[in-house]
Amino acid sequence: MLFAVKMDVNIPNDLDPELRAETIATEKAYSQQLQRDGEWVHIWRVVGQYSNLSIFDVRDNERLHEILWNLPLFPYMSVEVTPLAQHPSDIAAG
Ligand SMILES: O=C(O)CC1=CCC(=O)O1
Repeated sequence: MLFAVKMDVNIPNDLDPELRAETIATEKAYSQQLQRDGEWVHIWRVVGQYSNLSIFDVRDNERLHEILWNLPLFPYMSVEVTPLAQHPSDIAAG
């Protein structure tokens, strides 16, 4: 199942700088492992925003929820999930 997910990050300015750096590094490792596993298919920076637009390919809604819930930055994010279906005009879909 394919989903587009927009993540808007809002880390409080008063968060301890070491915790901030550690959380961002853990987030990167977590994301890159899921990319290697094939579940996090794309991640794009949204120009001019501390946001990303990502594509996930996961077995079901519960798996996507688990992935998002466990994001190290989840407490500092707002997340918008859009389920995707094939478009009839997509030439790649045949
Ligand atoms: O910087 C972001 O957009 C938040 C984020 C998600 C995965 C990652 O590595 O950073």
